[in-house]
Amino acid sequence: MTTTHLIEQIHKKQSFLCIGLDVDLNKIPKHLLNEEDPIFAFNKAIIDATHHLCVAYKPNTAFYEAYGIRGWKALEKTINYLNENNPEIYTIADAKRGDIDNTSTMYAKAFFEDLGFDSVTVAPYMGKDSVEPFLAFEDKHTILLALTSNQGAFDFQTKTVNGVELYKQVLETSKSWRNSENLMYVVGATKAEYFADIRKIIPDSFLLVPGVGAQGGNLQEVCKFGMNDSIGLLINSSRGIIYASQGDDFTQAAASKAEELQVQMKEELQRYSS
Ligand SMILES: O=C(O)c1cc(=O)[nH]c(=O)n1[C@@H]1O[C@H](COP(=O)(O)O)[C@@H](O)[C@H]1O
Repeated sequence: MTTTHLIEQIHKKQSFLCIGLDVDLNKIPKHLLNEEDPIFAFNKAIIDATHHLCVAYKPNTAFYEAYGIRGWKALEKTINYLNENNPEIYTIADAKRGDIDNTSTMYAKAFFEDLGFDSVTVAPYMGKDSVEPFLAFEDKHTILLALTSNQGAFDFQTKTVNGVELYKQVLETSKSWRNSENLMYVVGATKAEYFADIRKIIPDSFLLVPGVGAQGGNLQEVCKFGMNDSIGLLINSSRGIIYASQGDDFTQAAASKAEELQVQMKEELQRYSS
């Protein structure tokens, strides 16, 4: 999906919500465990109940890999279900990959060609030749980790090298990579005070912003400093939506949590368009 199409969907749905499909069999309603494929059954129910409120879904591959072959099959069924039934939805494989070039190419093929995701998250630590193989897929987006939501972000990302913070060097340097117009960046919602500086370096790029909900990030603060003329934000919540209830009402509870965020997003869109 192109960025133009994504922006159209944001305006149409008055939402820049991304729902994280981080499925943990210990947290889903017990009755689903009797299904042939409980992970897919859960995802299908969540997608059917929430797709009108969000523009993107982000399965984190860890939650599928943890269940071996049946997890990977459930991931494949989930992306196929989305692509067939909700082609207007933007899809993110949250896999945080990146390796030497020929290996990165195989990772890119796995998520873009075999599974058919619109984008994949990639770690920048191995540099240009580890990221460009993802960018070689010109009709896809590569979402580079810039400033992550966790405490460990301060271990390396905010450290200065030659007087400039490492995450700023990632942003600046990546702009010179081949097909860099297809880059998006991960910036944690818990780091709202950094968004103004980040926007000085990458004013136009889309940011994937996890960390509202369970991690305590603030949506309004992120919008204040992170929104640009094309909105430029995809704000993710996983646990806060999909585990809103573990009872029979789990789909209604998830939809109601998603709607709470969508209503706040609509207010922000109106505020910044006026
Ligand atoms: O790349 C990510 O999506 C990501 C980056 C980051 O800095 N922090 C972060 O929480 N994430 C992911 O975003 C999701 C957040 O989930 P919740 O905290 O449950 O909303 C998880 O899948 C994380 O792996």
